[in-house]
Amino acid sequence: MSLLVEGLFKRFGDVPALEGVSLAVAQGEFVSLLGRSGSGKSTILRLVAGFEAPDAGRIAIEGRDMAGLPPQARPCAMMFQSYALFPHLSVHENVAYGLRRAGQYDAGRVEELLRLVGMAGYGARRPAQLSGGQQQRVALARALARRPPLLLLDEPLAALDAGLRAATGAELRRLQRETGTSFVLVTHDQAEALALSDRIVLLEGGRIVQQGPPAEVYARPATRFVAEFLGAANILTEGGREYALRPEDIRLGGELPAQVLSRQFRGESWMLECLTGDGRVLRVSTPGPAPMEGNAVMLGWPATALAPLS
Ligand SMILES: Nc1ncnc2c1ncn2[C@@H]1O[C@H](COP(=O)(O)OP(=O)(O)OP(=O)(O)O)[C@@H](O)[C@H]1O
Repeated sequence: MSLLVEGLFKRFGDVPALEGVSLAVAQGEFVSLLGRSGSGKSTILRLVAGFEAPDAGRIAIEGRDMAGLPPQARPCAMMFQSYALFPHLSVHENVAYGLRRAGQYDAGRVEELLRLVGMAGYGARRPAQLSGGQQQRVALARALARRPPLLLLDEPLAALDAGLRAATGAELRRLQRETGTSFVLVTHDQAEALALSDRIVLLEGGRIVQQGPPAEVYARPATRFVAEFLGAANILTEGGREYALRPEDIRLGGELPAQVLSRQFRGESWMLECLTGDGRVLRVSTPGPAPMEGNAVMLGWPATALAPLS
């Protein structure tokens, strides 16, 4: 096991940031911590990295208890949202920094890392001469330099625009596979977490509300919070129970009459808001052609599309 976290509690003054978080990350696994702002994601990373001490609980990396160990003594690296490259050092020297400090400098290793992140040939540049995405990749090379078995990434893609985010995300995933490093990535972007991770961990108010492989959690959200957070789920109440129903699981051409209230073009699909005959508003995703606002439609869904919520 690369990382084992048990019963982690942390307060900041009156604010409970973590209220009993337990989590395991296998070797070579890519896990995303997902949740709203303030749910405790970054606090978990900071405790694992050793920048703060937990009030209670245990953290072990590769089977070793981390209690009392300073950040530099822990077998993990952390990559922050602001990639914080040294502005006065070249790209090569930025990547070499940790290796030099550890007395492990090797120019060939630095060049290999720059190749790995697609930055071969940029070694002599200063950070200011790079785009945001390129700086990001240099920061990643720097974090991987000492071959940490565990890499902690706090919103590493947040500063990038949509196109670059997707491309860099795919690169992260490739790098993670190639190096066999365990990744724990913090994000509040559900699409990113679903696309990149082996497993997602959903946090709400300092507690884990659900975890599992992305497709499983998406298809079977345990709570209303998870259903709404992972996509624009409809919540239906039938026979006193609540169910989540994904917009893409509703088809046009069923038995329930409805009227289109609004439609939005999403590129690969349309999102409709429909008012049903029994007074519910349902979100419906359709590849198109989409009916016009005001049109009458018939809606339907298979019974298996209803995911019961607890
Ligand atoms: N150093 C601190 N001092 C006081 N309160 C803090 C401190 N760090 C975090 N908190 C509080 O602890 C809670 C969890 O914060 P945390 O940064 O872990 O959330 P997060 O899920 O990472 O949010 P974000 O997505 O905004 O980074 C929040 O209520 C936050 O205000």
